Amino acid sequence: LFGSLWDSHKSTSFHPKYLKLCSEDERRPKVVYVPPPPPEEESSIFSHYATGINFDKYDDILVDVSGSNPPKAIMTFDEAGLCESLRKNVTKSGYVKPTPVQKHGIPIISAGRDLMACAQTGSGKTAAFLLPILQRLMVDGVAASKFSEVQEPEAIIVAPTRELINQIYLEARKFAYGTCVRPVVVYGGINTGYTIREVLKGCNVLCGTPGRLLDIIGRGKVGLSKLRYLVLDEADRMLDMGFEPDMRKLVGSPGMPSKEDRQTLMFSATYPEDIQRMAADFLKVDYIFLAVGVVGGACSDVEQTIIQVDQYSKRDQLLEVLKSTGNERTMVFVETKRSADFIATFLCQEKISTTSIHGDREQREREKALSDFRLGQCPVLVATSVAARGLDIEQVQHVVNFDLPSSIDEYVHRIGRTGRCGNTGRAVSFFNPESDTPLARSLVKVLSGAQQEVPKWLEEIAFSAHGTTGFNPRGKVFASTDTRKVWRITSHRIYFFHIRGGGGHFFFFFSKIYIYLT
Ligand SMILES: Nc1ncnc2c1ncn2[C@@H]1O[C@H](COP(=O)(O)OP(=O)(O)OP(=O)(O)O)[C@@H](O)[C@H]1O
Repeated sequence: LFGSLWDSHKSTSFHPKYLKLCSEDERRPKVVYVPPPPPEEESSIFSHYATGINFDKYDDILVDVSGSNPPKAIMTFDEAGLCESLRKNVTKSGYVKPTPVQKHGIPIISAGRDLMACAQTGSGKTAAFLLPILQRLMVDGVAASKFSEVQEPEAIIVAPTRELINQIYLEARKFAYGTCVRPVVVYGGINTGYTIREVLKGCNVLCGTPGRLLDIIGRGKVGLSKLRYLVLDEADRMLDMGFEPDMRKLVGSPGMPSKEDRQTLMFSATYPEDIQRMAADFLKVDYIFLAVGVVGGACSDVEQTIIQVDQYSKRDQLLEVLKSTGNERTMVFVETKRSADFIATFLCQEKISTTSIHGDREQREREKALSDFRLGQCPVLVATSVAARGLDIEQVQHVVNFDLPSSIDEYVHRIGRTGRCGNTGRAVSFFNPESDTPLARSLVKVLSGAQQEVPKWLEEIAFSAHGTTGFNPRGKVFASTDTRKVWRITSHRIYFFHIRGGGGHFFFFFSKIYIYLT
């Protein structure tokens, strides 16, 4: 590990002298990495983990569907009217009954409506958009044109990280197995020529990270005239400051159907209100907002513990935690790439089999790290936020926030790497009052929202004058509902009373106001 980390630091692309002399394109060394082909055996394609003891509890979660004339939810996959091959693939994937986001999301998408959907981490959002899209493409009998120099996909799916988009692609490939629909994935860090060759083999569902997607479209290898579906997974991240310009470029690309002429679908576990409002620019006016549980709430299957620490005791605390987790798979989140290397090296020195993933590692190293972790060869993965969202890895029993993130949404996504699909998990977070006080209030809210014990000391920090002034700079913690909803005064009554007595007249009045969220 140390060797490869050192190699990546020596890379000339980061040498200041080199940076000065070269233009933007020349500066980037040519990427030659070609990922190994995904497994072809049916048993690997359909391998899955079991749903957990709390899977049936999903049915008790409150669901809020808003927007005009929402289609009725389905209760079973049979009601989804999936064609035979897709239904077979759903069964082979181990899916017996749909989760709430699937029960509501599938009919909404099948009815052709735009959708902004919010549901807790690990609750099956991926299949909620993939199944209805694949169903429509299968019914229409699309076939990718192998020999065309420009591919015209019917669906584009975007996600913020390479590993996540690859995972979504593998899910699409699994559900489309044995059918005429061909999904393809494009992402940064792999050889562009290879990517283009894969696309030109035929492409109906194009999964990509924004940069590589725009690159392939810009090179004229992908046309958009047949596009029917645009999906933004981790939509709040795709529309925040980092990716918003790319998303606007994507929807403004030549040939991109207008929002009236395509179906746009957004999925996430978190939706800050400002992002929700901006997301409406990409959606038809009558889009449906689907909220399963509290928007931005943490998964209640994750037992959350917050430990108060100071910066210098964190490493000892981490060793303590890892002693108790033994060989169980644990993700340790840190704030910077440097500390990811540092902590991973420290744990290796302590004889704990550890690997790491972050944005400065080469793609080959990132994929190897994830694979070693998935296979249990390295039961500890030290990661930056690059691994916070969407990754679905079997048997991750623990998440440790060695450094807490600055945003509560990021916290919710990180701890959601465990406790997935009805399984239980544990998350331990090191809270350093010197740096983490601004997060205290929203942390208290997330803990109580997920029925977790809130430490007294955290409550005190959260509600002390200092804690209040340093409150999450984003302002709002939860968008509890669809931002289109407004409080309306629907009726207003005033009652007058007149009492005579005590040698005088007394007049009283009180008013009754009815306020509804509509
Ligand atoms: N109906 C179902 N029955 C059984 N397993 C399911 C079902 N739906 C999804 N799963 C499985 O649950 C796991 C989590 O699903 P998925 O990754 O889609 O969650 P998510 O809601 O997108 O999570 P995140 O917010 O972290 O991205 C996956 O392994 C998936 O195959």
